[in-house]
Amino acid sequence: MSSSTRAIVIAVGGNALIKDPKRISVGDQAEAVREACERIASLVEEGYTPIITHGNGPQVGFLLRRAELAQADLPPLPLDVLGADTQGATGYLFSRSLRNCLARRGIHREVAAVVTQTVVDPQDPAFASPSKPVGSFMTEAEARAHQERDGWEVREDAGRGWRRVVPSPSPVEIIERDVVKTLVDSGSLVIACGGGGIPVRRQDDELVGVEAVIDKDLASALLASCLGVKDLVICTAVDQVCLSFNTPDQRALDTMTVEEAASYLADGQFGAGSMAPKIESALSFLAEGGERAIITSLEALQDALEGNAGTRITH
Ligand SMILES: Nc1ncnc2c1ncn2[C@@H]1O[C@H](COP(=O)(O)OP(=O)(O)O)[C@@H](O)[C@H]1O
Ligand SMILES: NC(=O)OP(=O)(O)O
Repeated sequence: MSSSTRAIVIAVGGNALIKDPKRISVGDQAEAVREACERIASLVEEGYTPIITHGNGPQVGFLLRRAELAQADLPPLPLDVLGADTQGATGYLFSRSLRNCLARRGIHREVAAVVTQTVVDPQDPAFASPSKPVGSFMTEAEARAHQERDGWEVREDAGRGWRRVVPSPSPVEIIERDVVKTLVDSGSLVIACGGGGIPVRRQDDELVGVEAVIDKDLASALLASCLGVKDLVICTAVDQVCLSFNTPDQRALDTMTVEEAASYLADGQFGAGSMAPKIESALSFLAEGGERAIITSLEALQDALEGNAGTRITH
C-alpha cells in the first residue's frame, strides 16, 4: 500500500446511484456517479486512496426486466452475465467520471475498473430464500400482479415500497483480490466488486457462473479485509443509522460499539435486505482486523471521515 496515502474502501449503494426512482435513464445515473466522483476526488486531494465498490440492485433489475421483455425475439440472459453487464457499465461511468474530476483538480492518478468475480457456496441456504431487492420500487398491487403473472418473488423493502427479490448468497472469496491489491499498491484508484462481484462457484478446477446477486456491502467488507485497509465506508441514501427507523421514536446514532451494533441487529432494529447487511458487513470487517466502519450518505462522506457525521462503528 502506498505509504503516503491512506487506503479506504468506499462502498456506494445501488439506490444511492439513482437520483430519482422515477427517472432511471443512463444520463441520470451518470449524473449521480459524477456527483459521487466529485466527493471521492476531494478525498484523493486530501491524501486518501479510495477503492470504490458499488451496488447494482436497481440496475441489474432493470436489465433483467429488459431481457425478459425482449424474450420473444432474443435469447434469455443469465443473472451472472447481467451482473457483469452492470459491473462493466457502472465501472465505466465511475472510471470516466473520476478521471474527469481528478483532471479538473490537476491530479494525475491511474483509474481502473476491474471485472471482479466473487465465489459463493452453491449450498448456501440463500438460494432457497431470495432476499436481494432488484429493480424498481412498486406498489403492493403491482408486485402481487408480477408474482401472479411472472412468478416473481417480491417483498416490501424498508418502508419504501415493494420490490422483486433474487437469491443473494454470501461472498466467500474474491478472485481478483491480488490484482486489486497490486493496482492499489502502485497508486492506482480502483473500482472493484461492482454489484458484490459476479457470482461464480468452483467446480473441480473451474469457475462456473451462478445466477444470483451478491450483497455489495458483504463483498466490500471481504475485499477491505483482504486488502488490509483500516476504514470501510458504506455510502447509502441516509446520513446515519437509526434506531426505531421510520417511527415517531426514530433516533440517529453517531457511534456504536461492535457489541451495541450486534445487540441492535439481534433486536431487529435494522431493515432486512437494506440496513441489516450493512451492519453485518461492518461487524465482519471489524472482526477481521478493520478499525473503523462508517455508514453515511455520499453528501456527508467527507464530514464522516473527519468524525463529524455519519454513524461510526468501532471496537
Ligand atoms: N435502522 C435503519 N436506519 C437507517 N436506515 C434504515 C434502517 N433500516 C432500514 N433502513 C433503510 O435502509 C436503506 C439502505 O439500504 P439500501 O437502500 O438497500 O442500500 P443501498 O444504498 O446499498 O442500495 C436506507 O436508505 C433506509 O431506507
Ligand atoms: N449488489 C448490491 O448489493 O446492490 P445494492 O447496493 O443496489 O443493493
